Amino acid sequence: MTAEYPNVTCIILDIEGTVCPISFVKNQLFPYFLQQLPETLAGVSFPLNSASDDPVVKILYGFLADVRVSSEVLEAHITGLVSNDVKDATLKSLQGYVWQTGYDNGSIIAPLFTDAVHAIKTWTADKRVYIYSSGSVPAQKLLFLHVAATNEEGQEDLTPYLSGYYDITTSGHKQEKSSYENIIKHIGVKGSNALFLSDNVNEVRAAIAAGLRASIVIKPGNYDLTEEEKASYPIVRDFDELKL
Ligand SMILES: CSCCC(=O)C(=O)COP(=O)(O)O
Ligand SMILES: [Mg+2]
Repeated sequence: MTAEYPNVTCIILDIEGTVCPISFVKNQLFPYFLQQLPETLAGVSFPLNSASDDPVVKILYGFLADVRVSSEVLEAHITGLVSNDVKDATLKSLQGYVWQTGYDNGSIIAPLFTDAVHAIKTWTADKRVYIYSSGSVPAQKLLFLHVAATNEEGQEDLTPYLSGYYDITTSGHKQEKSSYENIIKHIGVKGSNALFLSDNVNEVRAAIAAGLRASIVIKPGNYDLTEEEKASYPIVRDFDELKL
């Protein structure tokens, strides 16, 4: 099925597997976080002080009491969450905090798909583009602030093109219909005028159930879809194919 969306006024984009390769997240972002984790926890005293102003302590308080008893127990818990790609709000907040240093010192630059960068710039001439990712809103902003330039050395800032950011704390988990209802209500748009793009079929299904238009994005390195899934939903391989 090709994808034509003449009435769409806003586009809501997933990140991993949609605007950037899964390998960037799995082979760069997550390893950077795990590498910095022991040092991040080493700066914290256990038991945690609930009155602390330390930004790391404030985030760590989001974990359940039985895993924040010591640096060792907490590190093992967090490592397990990352290994299993658990979309845990406290983990996502901590990852955003740790990635900030990597983006600031140039260790991390986000390699967005060239067609995604082009599309975001083109669409925003007359439409609004939003992000909805399991990564925290601060982590999303960092990523779009530090995008690898597509036709020259260095990096560029795509945040001026984006109208808003949503994550699991603002809107709910990505496989739930209610999350998409929350987002379109917040944007102030009818579902039929909003297009959600994601590599994850369960997210696309939830968005359609909420009344949005939605397409599955197929990019190199994404997880395979079944033939039935490919036949059941609109597919986008190149953002320039989309008729908006
Ligand atoms: C700033 S996104 C970092 C990647 C991440 O943590 C993640 O969970 C990606 O999930 P998505 O919903 O974008 O597939
Ligand atoms: Mg994704």
